Amino acid sequence: MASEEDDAPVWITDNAPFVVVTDPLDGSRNIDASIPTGTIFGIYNRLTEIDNLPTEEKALLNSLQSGNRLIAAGYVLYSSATILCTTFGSGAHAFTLDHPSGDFVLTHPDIKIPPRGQIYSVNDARYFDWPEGLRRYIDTIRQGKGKFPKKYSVRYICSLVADFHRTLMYGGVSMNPRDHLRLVYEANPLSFVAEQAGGKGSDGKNKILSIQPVKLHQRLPLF
Ligand SMILES: O=P(O)(O)OC[C@H]1O[C@](O)(COP(=O)(O)O)[C@@H](O)[C@@H]1O
Repeated sequence: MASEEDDAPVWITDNAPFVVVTDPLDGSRNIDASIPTGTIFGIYNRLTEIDNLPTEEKALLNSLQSGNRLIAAGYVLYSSATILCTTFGSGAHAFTLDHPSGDFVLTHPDIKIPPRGQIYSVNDARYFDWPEGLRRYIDTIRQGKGKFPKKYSVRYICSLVADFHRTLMYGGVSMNPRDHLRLVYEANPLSFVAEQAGGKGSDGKNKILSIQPVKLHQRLPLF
């Protein structure tokens, strides 16, 4: 298991079938203001072909699998409702916590991102750090001068799971164009969910799920 909060992965036990990568509490800087936070996770099969390597080495290599090999991924959003959204590779499905029973009830089966949204989500304060093409794109959609003739609105909570979940529900585009979010713990699991809901995950140039991680805490732009 590898956690965004730890420097190195932990080898829990031999012969367990799965590898878990997780950002246990994203958006934690928002907690004192009661802004939504989330947990992100991805699950891989253990690479049995490297079982004979030293523990540290096999723990690392198991955690550095590319997103294409994810067998499951998802997130939990802690907000006005507690939502667990998952994919096992056949659609994305969300469950809502029913507090009295403690059950997660299937409330959003087979989520499909609306093909057209009217929202873009980005930290606008960094506008002048963006590449020229991105500035032009955002300027175009917020003036309603793109293919879609309506003006886009901006929504940015600065809590990745919340911004992602809103994009899944309402459509549009959510992004962090700076090298900030983690490939292993954030970009890969969320891209797997996005793709299963009919969306895409990109670093601006490459498909996220095709990128081979080289470092556990590798950061990159995420669209
Ligand atoms: O400052 P920026 O570029 O808007 O980044 C905000 C993003 O960083 C995060 O806070 C994660 O950053 P940390 O992993 O450092 O907590 C996300 O929840 C949020 O989407």
